[in-house]
Amino acid sequence: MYIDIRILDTRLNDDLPSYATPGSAGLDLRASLQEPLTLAPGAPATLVGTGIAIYLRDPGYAALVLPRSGLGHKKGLVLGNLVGLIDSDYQGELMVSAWNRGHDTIVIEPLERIAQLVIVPVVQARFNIVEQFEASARGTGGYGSTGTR
Ligand SMILES: O=c1ccn([C@H]2C[C@H](O)[C@@H](COP(=O)(O)OP(=O)(O)OP(=O)(O)O)O2)c(=O)[nH]1
Ligand SMILES: [Mg+2]
Repeated sequence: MYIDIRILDTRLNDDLPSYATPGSAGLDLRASLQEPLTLAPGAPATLVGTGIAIYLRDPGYAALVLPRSGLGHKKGLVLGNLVGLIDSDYQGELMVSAWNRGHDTIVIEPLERIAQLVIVPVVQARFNIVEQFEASARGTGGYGSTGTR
């Protein structure tokens, strides 16, 4: 599929988000910074621009901003909102809430790939109000009701 994109940071003209391998699900997002950004451990998250804006247009799609597993697992660079949800009608700059959940200072360099964007299909539901649900195998069981083995 094709998505409209605006390049807000001209340094990204030849460096648009791309799939690293044919099977990649995520498009890496770069930090549109003018200078390195230092994130102290446990400090409140900092909003970092990505230098691009996308317009999905079709309400049957959304995009998710997710941590990169290497940075998240090894350095503790994750997202202040845990997961970012990009609505199909959002036209502003894609932002990354950068949060250092680790114990060491993290320095994000300009144009470093800090997070990834995954385009996903979405179903917009409507509600059908009922008094009782038709019985299901699970019923109201949850929170470990099926055991662990
Ligand atoms: O990590 C993120 C999360 C959100 N957004 C943008 C796109 C999204 O469509 C918009 C609104 O996000 P969301 O609906 O999650 O936030 P909200 O707090 O509900 O704001 P709003 O009232 O604007 O919907 O902010 C980002 O750029 N990055
Ligand atoms: Mg919202």
